[in-house]
Amino acid sequence: MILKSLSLLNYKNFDNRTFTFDSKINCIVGNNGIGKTNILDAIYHLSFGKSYFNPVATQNIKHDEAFFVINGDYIKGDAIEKIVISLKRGQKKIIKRNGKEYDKFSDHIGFLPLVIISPADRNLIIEGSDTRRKFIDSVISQSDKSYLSHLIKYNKVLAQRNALLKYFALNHTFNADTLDIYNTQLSDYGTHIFKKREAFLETFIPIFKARYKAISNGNETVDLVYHSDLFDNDISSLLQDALNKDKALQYTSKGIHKDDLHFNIETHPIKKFGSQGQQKSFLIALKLAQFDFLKKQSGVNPILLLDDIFDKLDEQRVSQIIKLVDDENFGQIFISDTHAERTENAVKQVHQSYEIFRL
Ligand SMILES: Nc1ncnc2c1ncn2[C@@H]1O[C@H](COP(=O)(O)OP(=O)(O)OP(=O)(O)O)[C@@H](O)[C@H]1O
Repeated sequence: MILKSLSLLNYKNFDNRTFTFDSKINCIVGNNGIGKTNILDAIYHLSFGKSYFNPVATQNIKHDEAFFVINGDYIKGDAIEKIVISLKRGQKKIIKRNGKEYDKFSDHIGFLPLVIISPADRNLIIEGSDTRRKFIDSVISQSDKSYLSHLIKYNKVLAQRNALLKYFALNHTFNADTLDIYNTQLSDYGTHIFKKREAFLETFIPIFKARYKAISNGNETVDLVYHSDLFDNDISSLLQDALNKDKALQYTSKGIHKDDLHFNIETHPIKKFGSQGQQKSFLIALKLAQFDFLKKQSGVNPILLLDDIFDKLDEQRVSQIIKLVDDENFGQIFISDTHAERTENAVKQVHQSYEIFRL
């Protein structure tokens, strides 16, 4: 799958700009704040229908403008796919594929597989479990539609159950039958999600470890450990046992929305015991493993976005990463960097075609 060209209209700091890309490596270089990341974000937007960096949709419209349009022309297999995303202030976002509007955004997810590696990934290490769950969910969802639909349903029922618990507390009342309906639904959807997460991680963890080993030259041992209350008990019993607590808290304290993924280096949390370079290598390995997994599932080479990844890495690790991507296993790659020379030297080592865009 190749992104042939990208046109931006009023997207972040761009007013009207078109890029025609190389089918292998595209380097976007320029000073801080010039818009390198914004270009990668527009490409991300075309795959996921939203920005990777700014969740407030209207803030992606250029200041003082009324709308943005992102237009991407892809070659996928033998077909040409034209994806257009537009947003007008005060209206809902529209995604069109070859002129036809999607009814549901979720129908588009997974159609253009993509992996982004960016400094913002640090949130996966430093923030709470929610960020790591979203990571797992987004990887599985890109290749498994039923997972995404179960997740959407689970979250909807969870919100309803929480609202009901609040209602009980406010009105000093309780109705076990209504709560039971939600418990059954949470149990059905949640068990499905847990089993999918478990199976996914069983495949994913060895790929991740192999990727880390390659980047670090085998110098360190890392691990991902899946934590879920569902390993010890089924959701129905968990909900039953936590009933009094949930009534007091006025929200649901047990379930797959509490799962977490622990990131370890030499069996210790990488958040506390990993150097900056080790943390960065960890995140790159995680994302490259995501790439491998998606490729295996979809049979398509995902687009790889490398946003400012060379900072904080020693030369050996940079060259290991370049070697890794200099391989037929990878498809189209977009790299952003402030150092034009560093990028050019790195991509020169690669036996692939490349284009450098100087902003
Ligand atoms: N809605 C918007 N309207 C206008 N400009 C915007 C909008 N959102 C972001 N920007 C501008 O985009 C610029 C940041 O672009 P971007 O993050 O792509 O920079 P970069 O080239 O990747 O920089 P760095 O090298 O520092 O990472 C900033 O100048 C910011 O003000």
